[in-house]
Amino acid sequence: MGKGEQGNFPFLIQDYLEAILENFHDGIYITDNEANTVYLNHSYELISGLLKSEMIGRNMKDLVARGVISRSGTLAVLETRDTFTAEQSFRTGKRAIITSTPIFEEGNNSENIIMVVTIVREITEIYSIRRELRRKEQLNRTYLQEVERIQREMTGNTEIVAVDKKSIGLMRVVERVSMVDNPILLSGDNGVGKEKMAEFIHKHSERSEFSFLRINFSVIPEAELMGYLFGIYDEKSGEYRMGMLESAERGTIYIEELSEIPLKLQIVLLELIREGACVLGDGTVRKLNVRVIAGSVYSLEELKSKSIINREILDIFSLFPLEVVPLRERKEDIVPLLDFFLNQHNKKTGENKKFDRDSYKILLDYHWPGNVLELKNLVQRAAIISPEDIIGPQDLFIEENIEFTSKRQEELPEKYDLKEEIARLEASYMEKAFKKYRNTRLAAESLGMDSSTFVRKRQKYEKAGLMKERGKKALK
Ligand SMILES: Nc1ncnc2c1ncn2[C@@H]1O[C@H](COP(=O)(O)OP(=O)(O)OP(=O)(O)O)[C@@H](O)[C@H]1O
Repeated sequence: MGKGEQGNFPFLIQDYLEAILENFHDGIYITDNEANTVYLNHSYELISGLLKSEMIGRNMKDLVARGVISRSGTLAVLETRDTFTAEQSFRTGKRAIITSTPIFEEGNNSENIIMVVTIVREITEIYSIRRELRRKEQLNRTYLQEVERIQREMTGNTEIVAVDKKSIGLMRVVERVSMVDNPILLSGDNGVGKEKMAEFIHKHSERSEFSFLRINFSVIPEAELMGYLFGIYDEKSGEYRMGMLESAERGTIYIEELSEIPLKLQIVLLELIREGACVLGDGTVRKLNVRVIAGSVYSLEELKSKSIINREILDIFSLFPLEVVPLRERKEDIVPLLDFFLNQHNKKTGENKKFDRDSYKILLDYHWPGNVLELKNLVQRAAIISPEDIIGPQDLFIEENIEFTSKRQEELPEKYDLKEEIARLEASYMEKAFKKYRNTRLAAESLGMDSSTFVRKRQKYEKAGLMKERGKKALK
């Protein structure tokens, strides 16, 4: 619109052009045909963090060389003489789509560029929406997996066996603490059932519809810890990997061993439990609604005396410290647990295996250093190995265990070759497995070994006199 076409307006638009540009929501950046900055508006200042006063007159080549601007649309236009569009990020952390356009000298078919105008449209918000969308998609996937897990569990038996007086007493307390939302410490030896209790508490709490997730700090490398817990955004792939704590939102996290929480995370955990929020390294605050249950092989008193865990954390856990006692101290659980795991096996395989009287007796007398976990493994192994429906002492492989573990408990002799004892035990398991299956692959499989390891070890044990020589034929 030329000056003459102004119509009835009482002013000339051209006189107010700068005010109009200043009020544009998009950033505007104009250079002359040699890339010297001649104008930038207020929006550009806000998006880029660069001030008009320091930019006017400065040359784009110089700005790029000094790293003030990462990528110049202006220079691209001056080189190609064509419009240029690209995504750009600024030191303010904002992102934008920039479109640089050459303006040619007035007059027919002029090829002289007189200026380059760059329009900067901020997309930080779109970017964060895109990020949020990815996060939500990931969350959905996690929920789906959790639903599948629950469905899987519902088809198997996930209940807890508690027949001994000590177990019943513990279960009474556990049922009550399920209803409150406090942090809980479960102490007890390896394999006693701490995690099982934690899961029970979760399933019987108001959080049961959400996830129950376990964290084992000893297996997460320190450098990956924050990303693992709070999520990580991979700039390169544009993928967002959700943090474990986000995945447990509204659910429960179970810390497998409280004494293994790295020092630098203890304050974060404290904030999480106390405030339901954590301040991350970059200053951002994450609100998180999770219940924390922790397991430990140490009692609360032992943890306190060790001084490796922040005292305030221990004070919080000291409201509900629960002890899961070793299996040998709740003998009346042993037979029900044996039956429970054997039933699970029978349901799965359609078999009808049963322990005979002698087996029950041996297993009742055994002192179960590996607790319920050891019992569960033993049942599974015996059920697979026994050729008949009745499982007898010969299928238990426990004499060696008793011999081995009772030796362990005695005063150690001056010279005690632990390696040899372990080799002897392994050789005897392998021998029995082979006797049953008469097939290296099946025997190896039943012991959780691969065939080549089985063969290699058998040759070694035969040489060492720990296994009977079978000759080459049998080794096939
Ligand atoms: N009372 C129980 N009834 C049924 N199954 C149980 C019971 N206690 C433990 N189990 C089962 O025994 C196995 C070991 O239990 P769990 O993993 O809970 O022990 P843990 O004390 O957490 O062990 P760790 O300290 O080694 O992590 C699991 O498969 C669990 O499901």
